Amino acid sequence: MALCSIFCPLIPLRFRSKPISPFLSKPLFSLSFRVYSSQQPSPSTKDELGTVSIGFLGLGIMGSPMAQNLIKAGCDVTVWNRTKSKCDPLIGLGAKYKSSPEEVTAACDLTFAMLADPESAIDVACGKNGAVSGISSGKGYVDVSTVDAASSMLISKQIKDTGALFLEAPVSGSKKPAEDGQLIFLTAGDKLLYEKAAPFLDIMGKSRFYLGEVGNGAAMKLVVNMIMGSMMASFAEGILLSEKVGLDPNVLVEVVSQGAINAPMYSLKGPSMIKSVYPTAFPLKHQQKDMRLALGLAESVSQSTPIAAAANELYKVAKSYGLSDEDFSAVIEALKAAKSQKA
Ligand SMILES: NC(=O)C1=CN([C@@H]2O[C@H](COP(=O)(O)OP(=O)(O)OC[C@H]3O[C@@H](n4cnc5c(N)ncnc54)[C@H](OP(=O)(O)O)[C@@H]3O)[C@@H](O)[C@H]2O)C=CC1
Ligand SMILES: O=CCCC(=O)O
Repeated sequence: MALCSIFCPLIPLRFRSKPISPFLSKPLFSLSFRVYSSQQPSPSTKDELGTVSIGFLGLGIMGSPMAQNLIKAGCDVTVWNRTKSKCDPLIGLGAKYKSSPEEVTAACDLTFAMLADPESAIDVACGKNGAVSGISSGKGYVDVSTVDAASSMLISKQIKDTGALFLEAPVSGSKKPAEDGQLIFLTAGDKLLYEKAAPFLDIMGKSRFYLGEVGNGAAMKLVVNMIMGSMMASFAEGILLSEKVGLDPNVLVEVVSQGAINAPMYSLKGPSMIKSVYPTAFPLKHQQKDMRLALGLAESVSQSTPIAAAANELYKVAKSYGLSDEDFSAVIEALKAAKSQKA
């Protein structure tokens, strides 16, 4: 089935409003050159969506709800995950299963990949029985993992050498936005694939940006997460300092929520951080990976990033305390440990 029968018309240089009908949506304001953004929903009917076969590789915290939303929207979804048991709930919802990335891309028109890090994204795409082995001209590969630009370019080259199209599309937004179909896609690569994938991105997300050449989406994602990681480390310091000087940290969270530095992250994570519980939405190991990759990006252009470098050290300490799989807000434990060591 040709994908082009279902893609939505995109309006260059515009931010489209949340539409009643996507074909009728009005441009709100211009964004900078080469940047596109739109909001859902897609123009396609459930029947049209089901005519494109979709592959999904990687069913972790993010991949599972993303694939689930595609299935619930009526898409024909085939899944694969290294640990097969994570496929079972999706198979229960109607997904098909293949036993390797190669088989998925061979069977599907369009394949999404949501892997942990550069190593796994490269291995699943380019390794033995990887996606590259099964993909071919007329198909598309959309990597939504958070990786560095060089890894994304490597995957892109191997995919495109087969004649298939490639799009990088890392996401902003965590577990809950993934469940709610409210992710923000930061895409770059083949514009035609961006257009073809748009109806599916719009099922999983609330907005999408097209940023041009492969590497730009990865870079944007790393800059965003570098800021987020530094914000969280600073917030952790503030919570502990407020406690140490005899303030109620819950009041601090409330004060912050009413002022100019308000961020949903603080209100969401603050109360549990004060209780020293860290239910995992974004694993700390992935936040440290993103700090590391962002610092590499900064170094590649000789940009000074001392705040991020200091925050990265805290995430490394937290990892060394066995907190890799806790939520990244557990970085506060690294500061507590430092405090108790000195005491
Ligand atoms: N959680 C979040 O809030 C967000 C995460 N991200 C990014 O999305 C990506 C996925 O994150 P998330 O879902 O949280 O991570 P998880 O750790 O929950 O899932 C990672 C996925 O990668 C797979 N994987 C890991 N290593 C390998 C390997 N060597 N070969 C094959 N598959 C492998 C895992 O398979 P298995 O099940 O077998 O372990 C799993 O499917 C990361 O790049 C992360 O930085 C982006 C936005 C938000
Ligand atoms: O990469 C993870 C991002 C988490 C978020 O945007 O809330």
